[in-house]
Amino acid sequence: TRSTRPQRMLKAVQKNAIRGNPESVISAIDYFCKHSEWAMNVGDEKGCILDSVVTEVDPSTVLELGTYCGYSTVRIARLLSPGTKFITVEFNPASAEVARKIIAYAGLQDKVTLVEGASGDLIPQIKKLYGITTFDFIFLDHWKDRYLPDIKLFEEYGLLRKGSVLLADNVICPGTPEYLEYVRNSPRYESRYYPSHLEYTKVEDGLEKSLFLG
Ligand SMILES: Cc1ncnc2c1ncn2[C@@H]1O[C@H](/C=C/CNC(=O)c2cc(-c3ccc(F)cc3)cc(O)c2O)C[C@H]1O
Ligand SMILES: [Mg+2]
Repeated sequence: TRSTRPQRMLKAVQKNAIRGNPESVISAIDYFCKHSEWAMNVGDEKGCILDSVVTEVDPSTVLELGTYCGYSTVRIARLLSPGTKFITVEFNPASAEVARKIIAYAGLQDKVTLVEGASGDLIPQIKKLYGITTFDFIFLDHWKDRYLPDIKLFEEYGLLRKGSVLLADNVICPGTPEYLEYVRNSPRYESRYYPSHLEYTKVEDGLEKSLFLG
């Protein structure tokens, strides 16, 4: 049967990247998406903003929602200090399988715990399952209508602390209007928009960074 786009992306990584070299894995995926097939990775332009926020926060605990093929997982994991706890959540088994291989190809498998499942099921169990009390940094890049319910779960289960940083992809395209309205109007967050473009295109998009105030 025909391969899937994630499988073709993995092949491109295995063909064009250097094993154990995260930068080459990132470049190979960006090249594939620019010259072969568009895919919904955060991409190089928004990826640089992601890099700068991760570097600024220098988190000890990280959560990513929506692993997909592991592109942003590799971008984040390559910047983390040793001993950082990094959990990424993906509910599509085929995507998770490709992501595991791409993360391993980059040599970052020991820095990442990839959990297969739906974020709404996992978030209430994170403390019990992974011994994490709060997250310093959260990257939201899963179904756009899940951003708001999941941030409310973070609050309900006490997974945020004063200073926790949430970074949300696609707040313009495809758009996450309810989430934006919430973080921009809630007195518990200080939000800032980072203008950019939809990955590999000239279409407007951007990232919203929200600081939890406690
Ligand atoms: C609730 C939940 N739990 C765990 N994993 C979840 C989940 N919801 C999605 N996921 C997983 O994340 C991935 C999905 C992410 C959703 N991202 C998107 O739908 C998405 C879509 C576009 C886009 C923009 C313009 C266009 F014309 C077309 C597409 C761009 C992006 O950067 C995106 O992240 C894969 C999925 O299995
Ligand atoms: Mg995205």
